[in-house]
Amino acid sequence: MLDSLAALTHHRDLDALDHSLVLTLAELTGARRVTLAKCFPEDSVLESVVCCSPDSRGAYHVHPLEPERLGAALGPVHRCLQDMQAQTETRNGLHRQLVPIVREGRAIGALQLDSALAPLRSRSLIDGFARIYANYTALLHESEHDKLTGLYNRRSLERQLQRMLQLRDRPLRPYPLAVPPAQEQRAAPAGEAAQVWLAIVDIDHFKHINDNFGHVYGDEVILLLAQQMRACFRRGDVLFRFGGEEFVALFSATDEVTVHGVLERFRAHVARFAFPLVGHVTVSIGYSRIGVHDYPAVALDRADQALYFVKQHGRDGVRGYEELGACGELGRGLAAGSIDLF
Ligand SMILES: Nc1nc2c(ncn2[C@@H]2O[C@H](COP(=O)(O)OP(=O)(O)OP(=O)(O)O)[C@@H](O)[C@H]2O)c(=O)[nH]1
Repeated sequence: MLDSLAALTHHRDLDALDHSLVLTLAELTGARRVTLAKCFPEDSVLESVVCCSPDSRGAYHVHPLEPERLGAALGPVHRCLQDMQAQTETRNGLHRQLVPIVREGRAIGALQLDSALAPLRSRSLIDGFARIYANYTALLHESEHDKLTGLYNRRSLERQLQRMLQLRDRPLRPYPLAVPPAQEQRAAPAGEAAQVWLAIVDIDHFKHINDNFGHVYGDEVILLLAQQMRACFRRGDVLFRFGGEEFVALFSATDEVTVHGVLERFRAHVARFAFPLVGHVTVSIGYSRIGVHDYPAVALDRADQALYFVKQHGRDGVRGYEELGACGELGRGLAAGSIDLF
């Protein structure tokens, strides 16, 4: 058991941790199936499901599943998340136990164990593992997120980028929940490959905001901007505060017109937004496509060149590295960009 715990908490990568959790529990209990369902804490919508079950020779295998495709099969998980209560039921000789995973008073997921054995010993195991998982992921979460905004910090960029590039070849599907109409346009027809894009968002003349209103209001602008980013980007897009008044978004889209539209909509939204006391604030945005072999620093540098172009041409705008290159605008009087790459 101690070996299992040591192996589990060795992981620094959440996906590997999730796999290890269901596999460990399945092996310790001899279950027919162990499932970990994770949700977005703000609204309990399922984010990912991973399941471990034995093959015909009894060897356990872990499979990620897509929550959207599971439909009614996830009914008990949703009830467990909603009630934040453990549940047990027995049907056709199969015992099912469901335990919520609770962090800071919110359900972040649920562990489900289906077993032919009565849930006497396994109950305390599943409870204990759910608590250890909640505590350990809280530590991982803290090390990967910016304290002020709750967005990812720059240390997480490489890992999040790898994750997105791995998902890149999967066709985009609409989210299971209603999303604002302008966001739906990024759902591509089945089979159309998505590309990953990186955008740097930089608040314009932020120094004036600090100088005129003080750092507390400066921080408030950063916090509100992060909230507006969350509201304008899709759930699966990955948002970072890169430090200071600089933010990064990683997202998938099939073509540059869509990317420009998404970023332009965000820019316009910020320009309309009334920040308390400070009033209106604008942002400049530079973006670039990320190839599967590109290092994060290369993608950042390209987006930063586009951002620099916007800063040099009036701010409050959106430009892409590729389109600037295509119209021969890049390199014309461009100095190195502002972002620290390392
Ligand atoms: N309130 C607050 N200010 C910060 C934070 N981090 C950096 N800053 C300030 O952000 C300001 C950034 O200034 P500049 O890099 O000159 O950029 P700018 O004034 O936005 O000008 P442009 O980007 O050219 O439009 C500096 O005054 C920093 O001190 C933070 O966490 N909170």
